[in-house]
Amino acid sequence: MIKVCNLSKKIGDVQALNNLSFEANDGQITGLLGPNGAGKTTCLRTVFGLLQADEGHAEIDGVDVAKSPIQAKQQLGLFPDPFGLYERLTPREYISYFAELNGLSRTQAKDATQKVLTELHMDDIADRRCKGFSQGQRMKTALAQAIVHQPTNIILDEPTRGLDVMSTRVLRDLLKALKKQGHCVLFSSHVMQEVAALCDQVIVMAEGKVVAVGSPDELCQQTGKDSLEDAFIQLIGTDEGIAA
Ligand SMILES: Nc1ncnc2c1ncn2[C@@H]1O[C@H](COP(=O)(O)OP(=O)(O)OP(=O)(O)O)[C@@H](O)[C@H]1O
Repeated sequence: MIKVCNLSKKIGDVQALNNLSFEANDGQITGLLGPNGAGKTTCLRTVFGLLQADEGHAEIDGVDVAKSPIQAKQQLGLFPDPFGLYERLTPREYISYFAELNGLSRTQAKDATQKVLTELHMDDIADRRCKGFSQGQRMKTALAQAIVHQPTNIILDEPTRGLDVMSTRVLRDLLKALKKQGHCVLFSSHVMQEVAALCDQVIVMAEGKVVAVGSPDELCQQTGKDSLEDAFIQLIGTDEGIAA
């Protein structure tokens, strides 16, 4: 479970987060939906401990990220930018390297890597260097790295950005599988279709604040609109920075 409590963060002159609070539960996919500049990336970076909040705090399974970062991050996987893989490594090498960084012994890392390679149907590419990989192959490698140590919680910042339709579908299926296994999945997006298709709970953000919370259907009901896109525009008051 990921809990964000009254987070505020000023970057330069911009109030990127403004008293932001929400919870993302286990066994659910939670979407952070907001226009460009709403504060989604700043929020996720703060939850991961890469940025320090001015006020408020974030908890992973009840552990304060700022106070006990190592303990908190043991139960957290971060889906990195799939375009920044170490190209000289094979997926097997890359994934087991991160497994060891996350505290697994060499033998545990080797076994955990084989397990995740099988789960994500990557055995055919497991021992090829990442250089030259397709977007989908990169994305699977990046996701495998994020989940190899079996964290309860997984954070993804705009995971489908730059992916083609097939890779997007693969990623969606993977996220649904993680949810089914009881993981807490939190991702940011400004792609309406993706959020409507995947999320149990949507946190609508604008200007660093929560504007509304609910399932896609509940947000439609709250606003009296037929589609999430119309509901969102009503809540935000503009359609700037939103992708259908
Ligand atoms: N390093 C930085 N320097 C200056 N301003 C920043 C920096 N990082 C974030 N900001 C500002 O903080 C606000 C929130 O940015 P953030 O990247 O969190 O938004 P976002 O919701 O992820 O946007 P997008 O959908 O465009 O990626 C924006 O106004 C942004 O310009």
